[in-house]
Amino acid sequence: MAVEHSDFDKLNPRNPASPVEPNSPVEPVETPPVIEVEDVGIRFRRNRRSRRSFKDLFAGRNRRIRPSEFWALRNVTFSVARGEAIGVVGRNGQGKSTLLKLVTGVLLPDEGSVRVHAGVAPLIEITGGFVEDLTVRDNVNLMAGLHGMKRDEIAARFAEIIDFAEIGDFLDTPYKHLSSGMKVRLAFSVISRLEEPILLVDEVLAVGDKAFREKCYRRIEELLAGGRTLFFVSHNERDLKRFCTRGLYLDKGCLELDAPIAEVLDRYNADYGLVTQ
Ligand SMILES: Nc1ncnc2c1ncn2[C@@H]1O[C@H](COP(=O)(O)OP(=O)(O)OP(=O)(O)O)[C@@H](O)[C@H]1O
Repeated sequence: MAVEHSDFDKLNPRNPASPVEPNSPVEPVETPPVIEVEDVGIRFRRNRRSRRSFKDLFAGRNRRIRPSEFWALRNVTFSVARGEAIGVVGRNGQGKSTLLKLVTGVLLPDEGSVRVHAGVAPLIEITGGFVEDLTVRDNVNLMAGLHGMKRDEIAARFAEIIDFAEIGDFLDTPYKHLSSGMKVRLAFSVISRLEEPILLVDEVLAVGDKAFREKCYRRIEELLAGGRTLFFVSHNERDLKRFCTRGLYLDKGCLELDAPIAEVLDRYNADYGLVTQ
């Protein structure tokens, strides 16, 4: 069957409805990466009182590390395609949260580069981005506005955000007076309503109660079905397997393994046996 050239542009070789012969070889579709992390390194000071000098700032990658500093991540390279769901695993203090903060742009690497080609909705710290003295109402408006939602869009979604968080009685309460579980409800509710294509979820959901956590997880599944890209940090094997297809295993600041999630969990279990069932 002859196909007009213009029609070829619309054909998706993965779509069974496309007029491709059943046994014809199908070229895999290469989608451009949405996140590119290249040879990234970031170092921190163990002792906050030791100061960084101007010389340190401009010394670049050949500078020797000071005795008070350590590499929280080093030589980390990977890229992520749109729509991938990635679980980040590793023991405490191995650089998982730091990696998420690099992707959000909250932290900048000392070496290498992090390129993110789409907006990020981060759920990485309970209080991240919320202002302690502002009310729940004002915080919702502020957070949604900061992520580019227009005033009428916020107004249209406001009730939905508050209903999901189940904190309708606390609209005029200062954020600092919410319980930690309520803060997580509010944060997840706002962040998961943003249109940003990349969603980052650190372990904060563990603070919520079981019923709310399940509600959040169903929402994450909806977002994944809609094509969002997910980074999910967890110590829970069942949750990692539920959402993620690919895993990144961080150990001692290095990317030890980048593989399908089942393989990553097997390796982590074999090394430490610490992931909960
Ligand atoms: N701003 C900072 N200043 C100094 N050290 C830091 C800073 N942020 C993180 N670190 C250190 O970097 C290392 C990695 O921390 P990170 O929070 O990324 O670990 P993690 O793998 O997320 O751990 P956990 O599972 O406990 O949440 C730790 O040793 C931590 O103390």
